[in-house]
Amino acid sequence: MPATDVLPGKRLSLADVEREAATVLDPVHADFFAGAAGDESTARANLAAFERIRLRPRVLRDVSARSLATSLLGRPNSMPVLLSPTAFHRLAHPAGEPATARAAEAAGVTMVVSMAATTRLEEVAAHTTRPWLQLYLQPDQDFTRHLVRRAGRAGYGALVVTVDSPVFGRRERDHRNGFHDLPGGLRCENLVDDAGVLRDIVMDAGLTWDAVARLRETTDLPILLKGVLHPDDARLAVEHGVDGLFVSNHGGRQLDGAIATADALPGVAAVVPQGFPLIVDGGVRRGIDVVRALALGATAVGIGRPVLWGLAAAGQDGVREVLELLRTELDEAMALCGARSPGELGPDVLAPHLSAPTGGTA
Ligand SMILES: Cc1cc2nc3c(=O)[nH]c(=O)nc-3n(C[C@H](O)[C@H](O)[C@H](O)COP(=O)(O)O)c2cc1C
Ligand SMILES: CCCCCCC(=O)C(=O)O
Repeated sequence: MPATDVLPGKRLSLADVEREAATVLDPVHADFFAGAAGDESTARANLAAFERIRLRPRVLRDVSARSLATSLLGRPNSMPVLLSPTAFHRLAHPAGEPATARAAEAAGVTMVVSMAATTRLEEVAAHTTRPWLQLYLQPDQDFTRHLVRRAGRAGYGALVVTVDSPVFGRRERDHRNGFHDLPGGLRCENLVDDAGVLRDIVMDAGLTWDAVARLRETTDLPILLKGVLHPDDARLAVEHGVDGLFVSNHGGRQLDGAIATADALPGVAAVVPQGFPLIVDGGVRRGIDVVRALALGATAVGIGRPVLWGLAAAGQDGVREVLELLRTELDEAMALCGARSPGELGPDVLAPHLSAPTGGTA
């Protein structure tokens, strides 16, 4: 057996970090992070769908020199993994979003900052060179425009518009726990308007593609839509000049019963142009999940809950640890599949019945 640096008690996987986080988090907050909508069947399906995909590795391909480096919207990233937006990082750790941003920066990956961050977006951007900002488009279009302007001024590289939330998912754990408000001192800092008034984030059930068209006219920043699962919506997004998509079901927190993201990905990949940025999130927990996602047509994956586990367990170092665990696993998995770079992973490494995109209703 090769020598390892594995020490007793050392965290070896994201599951270990999850267990560690559970020992330090307030159980109500742990439920908010872990929870999903309804019976939480989609959250489970995300994990199961990745696990179901069998790989068919290639051999004797000289994989002695490997690189995980990739590019997202023209910016180099050290690996095809990014931090999906998650709310309330100061609930996981007092150092909050700035700690997450520093870990993302040290790891060389993009952080998508949630509109519901507990730190002002300008302060988060001071800690990372690759921030993107997630937005829920607000019925008050002036306020959305105000946030977009702030993002541009603060150096954000893209806007990630979440479109899977015409209403807020019903998360029963939070209802049972009576978790409706942030504890003292914490608030959604980006929702404080110029007059110093704290607004609510409104889930706007009235949104249509017109809102995407309007946003497109408002800003030169790249726009990605987050929460697209249907190939027809992917086609519409491309027609509306969108620059990329997150194939996402919000970690199962919105529509319980929604298709698992690994199952939705091939259908979306089949209808977007070659090279169109396609990020998949939901249930990515292992380096082999990244391999599976890339082989199914993703450009990169996003991780949500694992970042919060890392943050809760050990602040900035914990987030870094999550990213480095994934990096190590991905590097090994790529080598074992016979690939030297993310670009070499294609349908070829999937077991035959999964290699052809199904195309959904396309
Ligand atoms: C606690 C929590 C908060 C989240 N907050 C946001 C958010 O503010 N905006 C958003 O678009 N998605 C949000 N998401 C969804 C994530 O961006 C992502 O889609 C999901 O977590 C991916 O699944 P995973 O947790 O299995 O990796 C949140 C998810 C969790 C678990
Ligand atoms: C009213 C606060 C909205 C926070 C949204 C966070 C989120 O998307 C989640 O899944 O939770």
